[in-house]
Amino acid sequence: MSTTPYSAQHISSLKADTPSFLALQEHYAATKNIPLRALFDGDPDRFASFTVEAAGLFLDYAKNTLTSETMSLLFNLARERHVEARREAMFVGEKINTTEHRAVLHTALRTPWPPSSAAAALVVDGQQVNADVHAVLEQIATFTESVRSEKWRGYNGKPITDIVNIGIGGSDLGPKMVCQALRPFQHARLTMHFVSNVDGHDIDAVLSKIDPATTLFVIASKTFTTMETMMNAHSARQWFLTQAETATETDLAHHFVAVSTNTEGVKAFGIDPQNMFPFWDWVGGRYSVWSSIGLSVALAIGFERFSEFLAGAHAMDSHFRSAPLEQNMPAILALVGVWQRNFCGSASLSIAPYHQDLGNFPSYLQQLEMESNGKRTALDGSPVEVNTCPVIWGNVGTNGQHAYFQLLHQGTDITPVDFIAALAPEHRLPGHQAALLANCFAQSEAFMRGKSADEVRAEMQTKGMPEDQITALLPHRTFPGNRPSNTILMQKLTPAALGALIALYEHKVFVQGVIWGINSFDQWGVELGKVMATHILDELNTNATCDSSVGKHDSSTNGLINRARAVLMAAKSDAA
Ligand SMILES: O=P(O)(O)OC[C@H]1O[C@H](O)[C@H](O)[C@@H](O)[C@@H]1O
Repeated sequence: MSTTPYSAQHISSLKADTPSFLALQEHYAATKNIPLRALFDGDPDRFASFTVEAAGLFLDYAKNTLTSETMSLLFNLARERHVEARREAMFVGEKINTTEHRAVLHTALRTPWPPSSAAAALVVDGQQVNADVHAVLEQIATFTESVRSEKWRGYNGKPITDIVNIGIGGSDLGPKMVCQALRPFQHARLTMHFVSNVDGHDIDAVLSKIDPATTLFVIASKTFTTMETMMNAHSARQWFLTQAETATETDLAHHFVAVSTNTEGVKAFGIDPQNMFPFWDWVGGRYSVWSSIGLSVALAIGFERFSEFLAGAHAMDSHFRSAPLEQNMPAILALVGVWQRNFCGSASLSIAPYHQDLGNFPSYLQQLEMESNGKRTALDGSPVEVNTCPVIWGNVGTNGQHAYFQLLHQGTDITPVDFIAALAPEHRLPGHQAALLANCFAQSEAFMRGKSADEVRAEMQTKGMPEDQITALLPHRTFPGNRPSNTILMQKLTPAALGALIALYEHKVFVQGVIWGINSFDQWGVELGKVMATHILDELNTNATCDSSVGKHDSSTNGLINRARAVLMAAKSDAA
């Protein structure tokens, strides 16, 4: 086992008394009153100094309250936390996910085949990683091509028209977000549906609009044990057998395929392993859209486009792995985030894609960032001593402007924003794109500049407003400004650009996890509620009298269970 300073067992939390942290704190205290406007006024080259380009993406981080000294102190911090060594440890397949004893190799899912040299080929625990990845990609290519070309047909000979991806968490958010984002590239005959929630209303809404004879269900679950997915998959199976005229159990093979690491589970469900697309335990759920979990994406956009998506991510991987920190886009995005979170005190980060097709990107990032870095224990088991992941939230622009941007402009918290936009649209409607981009750029400028009391007063005076009204309205119409943002631009939202964008955030999350000293690749925090739900489910389903069967909870949980059980039991006896 490695005993280098970056081996996980020796990694404690980032501490507030380390020299680089103290230097940044002092720097913050000395510079916090310098307005962003002044930083721009004092440096005509600010845009050139605080922008970086990589893998077809352009990042402008000039509208953050930072200077080149801030960045240099942040790079010191990154080096003190061994970001470069840890980065290499991830790429070469060291078991950096120490609590689950696993390597973290989503980057291998997008490595071009064949590897550039024998030395570049990855072997982990005896597994030829690149060769296995390639074999599954071939399987995906063959299958998706046969569905798209109508070779693969339903049990009574009709071509597939609807794909229903049943999965949750990483087995849903990735494929759903990517299919929506790449909507213009989608096969005209295929309609994509996503079912995730254990709430029956979710699957009910989808089943009510599809024909079993022309539907393909993709059951996507890394573990093939997740309660929501298993329940939805069984309901879909039952629905198929009752709704598809003349269909028998053997016909299920035309309509159900599985994506999983659990062959036994897939077999037990009744899916032939021939119709299973495997992946491996070194792919984390929230990093899995590049694996066979992306099957729905490949069905929608075709294997060639799916390969472009992988290639875009690989371009970002190559940049991240080799560029010095000072020119490294994911490292910079991460460090700006650390500055906002740990020094400027921001508790949340708002994601504002100015692209309708990126509507699911904020929810995708919620899992990627918050499930990865929402942790309070360092790799060595000690408590984390600084704040970790901020709350991630957001919605598409311009819609957000007419809802919560009020708070972003004038609320009591300062919330940084990541603006994301494509310069050229896929549509040909005149006027819309310029209007969209104008709003995007105006918002970041408004956050940065604000509007001073003097400017507001002068404007109202020009309009001839009486002095007493001006005095009354002045504080309400003043904008403090000094509100930070990043802007990420791409030429067009192509498969490659989207691949690079997702990989950018994956590596940002990685760098932040390394700096904070946490394991970004486990998720123990989701276990407790899951286990408790299985106990309560048993209690809701029993006939025993309320008080005796559900007496082990607090009075609130007990009361809620009793109220629900009365309704569930009544519904059961009505149905009997
Ligand atoms: O793919 P599955 O095994 O069904 O897991 C689905 C999801 O459920 C879990 O609760 C994890 O928190 C997620 O990281 C995972 O993506």
